[in-house]
Amino acid sequence: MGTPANIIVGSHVWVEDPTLAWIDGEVVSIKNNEVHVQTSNGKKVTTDRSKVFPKDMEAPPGGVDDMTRLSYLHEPGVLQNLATRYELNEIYTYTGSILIAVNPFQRLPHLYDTHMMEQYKGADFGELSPHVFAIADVAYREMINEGKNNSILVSGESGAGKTETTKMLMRYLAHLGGRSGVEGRTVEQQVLESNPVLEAFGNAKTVRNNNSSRFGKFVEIQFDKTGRISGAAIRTYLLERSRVCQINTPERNYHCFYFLCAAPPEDTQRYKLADARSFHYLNQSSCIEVEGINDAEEYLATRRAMDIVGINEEEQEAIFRVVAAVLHIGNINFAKGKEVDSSVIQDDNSRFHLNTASELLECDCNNLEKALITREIVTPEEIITRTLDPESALASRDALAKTIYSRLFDWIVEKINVSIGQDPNSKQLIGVLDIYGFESFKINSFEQLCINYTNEKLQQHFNQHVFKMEQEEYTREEINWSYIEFVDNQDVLDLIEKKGGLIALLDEACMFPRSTHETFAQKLYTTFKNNKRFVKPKLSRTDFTVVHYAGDVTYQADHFLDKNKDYVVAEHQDLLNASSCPFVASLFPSLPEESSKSSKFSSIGSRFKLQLQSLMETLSSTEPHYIRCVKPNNLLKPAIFENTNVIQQLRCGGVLEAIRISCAGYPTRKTFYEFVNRFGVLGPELLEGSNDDKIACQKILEKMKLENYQIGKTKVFLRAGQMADLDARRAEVLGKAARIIQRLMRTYIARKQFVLVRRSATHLQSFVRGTLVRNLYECMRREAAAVKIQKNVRRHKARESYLLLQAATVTLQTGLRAMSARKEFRFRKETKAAVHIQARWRCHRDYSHYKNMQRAVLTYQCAWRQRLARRELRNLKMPQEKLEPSKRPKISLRSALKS
Ligand SMILES: Nc1ncnc2c1ncn2[C@@H]1O[C@H](COP(=O)(O)OP(=O)(O)OP(=O)(O)O)[C@@H](O)[C@H]1O
Repeated sequence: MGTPANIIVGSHVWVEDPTLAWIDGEVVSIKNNEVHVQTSNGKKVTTDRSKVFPKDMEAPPGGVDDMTRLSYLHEPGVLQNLATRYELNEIYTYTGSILIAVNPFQRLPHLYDTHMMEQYKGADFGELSPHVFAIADVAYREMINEGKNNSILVSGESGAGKTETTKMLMRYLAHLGGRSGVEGRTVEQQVLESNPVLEAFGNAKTVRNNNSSRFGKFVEIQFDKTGRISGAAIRTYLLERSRVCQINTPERNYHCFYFLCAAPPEDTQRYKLADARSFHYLNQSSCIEVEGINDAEEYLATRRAMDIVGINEEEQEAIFRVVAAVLHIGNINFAKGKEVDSSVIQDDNSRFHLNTASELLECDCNNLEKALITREIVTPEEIITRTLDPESALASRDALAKTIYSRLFDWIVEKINVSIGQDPNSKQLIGVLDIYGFESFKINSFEQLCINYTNEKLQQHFNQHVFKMEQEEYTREEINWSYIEFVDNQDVLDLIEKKGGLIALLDEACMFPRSTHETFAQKLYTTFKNNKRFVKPKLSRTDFTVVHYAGDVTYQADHFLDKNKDYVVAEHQDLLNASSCPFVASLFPSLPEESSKSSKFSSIGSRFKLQLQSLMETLSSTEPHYIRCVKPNNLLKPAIFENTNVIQQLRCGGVLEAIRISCAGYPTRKTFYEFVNRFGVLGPELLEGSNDDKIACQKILEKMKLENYQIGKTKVFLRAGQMADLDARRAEVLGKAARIIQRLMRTYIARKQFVLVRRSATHLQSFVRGTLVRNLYECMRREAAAVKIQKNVRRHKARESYLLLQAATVTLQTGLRAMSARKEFRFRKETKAAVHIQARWRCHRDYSHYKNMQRAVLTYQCAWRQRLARRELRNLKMPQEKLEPSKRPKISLRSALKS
């Protein structure tokens, strides 16, 4: 894809990586054609120049809505854009008009609500973010405005989200073309409700998807003149019949079997059903329950949906009776019979299931048994009955189960179609195709060949459409496009479908009784030995490889013959046609006379080829829109984007082919404004004096001496590699400018740094000096203070010792003087004291004498006076004694003394 770009040392590029598919890095050296790249994960890679792709360093961080706007339209660019957007939960991206939908594996309800539908209603394509609604809206508008039929083709591998996308499309179309406020079963409701019914009978859990559609589907939604839905038709393709009888862990059989086993007891009892694990067709796999699917609830929901699509109660009853009968048939086992190559019903249990199956199918039990263990061979002379050995009887049993189930599925589809009804007056329709994507497994069988054949057909249609769209853009822009090459896959289609092709040879082998898969394979080897799309693998006798557009697929021819034969064993046909249940009988209508009693061969391959042809005719008459669903990982988990996985799907889905077609022409297209904006630096002088971007573009391109580019009406169209060329020159100019800016910047920074350092040094010096001087001054100050203190202390000490000495001297003098004074004073004092003592003693002696004299006088006076008193008393007493005693006055000595 693309031509080797102009890569120089320092270019940012993408190189291949075994784990990440692509990794970005920087070119460190280039020698001839060898490029050495330092990758972003630290590795050094050496690769060829042609395997290196330029990386757009100016890509928006959130990616671009439309990948045709990528400056470099190549595989790694596309991958990185999708991964970046997926990380931001932007699951939709355009590549031109193709929508790429990456499965989010998580519910994003805000993306699909009514508000969102309203926003997209009538909005211009590209105005809003990419969305399935935008695609449906474009289809609807084109249909209404231009009266064209439209189709939307949804493809992708199993689990990529096709069915979910289809449902969204149908919901949006029902929203646009629905009748508001209409009660009851409207056509759009029936169309929508057909999904759960078809899913119950045609979907199953597989390794790759818990709700995998095992059939292809094309829904035609018809609209009346006013744009309202007026009818619909559903066409289904190639239901996987083998699943009814054979499944492996961790897969499941069709959902309806499990739904029915989990039905309310009254229903299960009516159909004599037990736990799903007791049925051979279900218990071959250990997976019975699926996370997120409640079988009991789904049973009721399926019944409700059946009501809405118009399957009445009686028909529902019959449908589930047939489903239950298939389960019982699967439990019929056989043992060897008495005769050679014969078989009998193995045991009572098998007989119980045989009886129950015949009861449910309302057919004769003995005839059922006979149909399983015998075959009638019609010869011109007679009808010969042949017995079957147990192994053949089992094969017969499984063939019966598969036939019943596939007829039932077809009946349901037909019933839905009849019930919804077709509008004979409708001239406008939108078809939605939900079909299996390209498959390549370890073991690929007939189904994979049919699926891949379908994809080849669709791929051709897609390529032609993309090619047409490209041409239209060139025409619109009025540019010359005559030399664009277009890769066609017609040769693969010829190999498969042409007269004498794979399908024709298979039919031939099926019709020839002695053919085996080995003879069939040998026939293929000889017929296609020179076909470059056909390869015979070494050491293989039955495998063959087809070189498909999406890669080589090796098919194992082992079961091709059996799988291609689409006939109902005559005994089975007769048995069920004779059923007393009208529903069962209607599944096996009577065959025309000549084909009865013979197992007429009809080829599934050829029938499928015709179906496809009819589908392609329908699609060719419509305006197609493409949605490519991508499964980002095989873990079915959100937020995991596996590059290699996605690249493979983009390859298979033709997205890369579409890009390749683009690259074959002019992969890079930029509006004049964008171009001038990006490459104006290549000639700034050219932009002066003119405001016309177109002229500026022309001048720039001329200056750059590019060739083969085209200037359209609004855009510049560049050939692959030219963008990288221009970018490299732009990088050179920008590099030079960057170097000048860097130089000036470095000078400025260095100068600024120097001035800063110098100023800092001065500051530091002044600070240090100041500190030193301050320290010195402090020392001096302290020294002076010390001297002063010393002086004062010394003076203080000297004074103290002087005072002490002085005091001692005075004390000594005082003492001495006192001593001499005392000596002198003592002599005088002693004389004076003797006189004094003498005086005192004499005074005392005289005073004592006086006192004694005074006391003697008093004593004498007292004694005297007492004598006088007594005498007087005696004188007084004598007159009183003459008085009466009572009148006598009391006279004491005291009073006498007183008186
Ligand atoms: N837009 C979506 N939003 C949320 N989940 C989605 C979306 N698309 C797909 N899924 C999830 O992925 C699962 C698989 O999707 P879907 O059944 O549509 O795949 P498919 O391509 O139809 O597979 P198959 O071919 O096997 O039928 C869904 O069951 C759902 O869980």
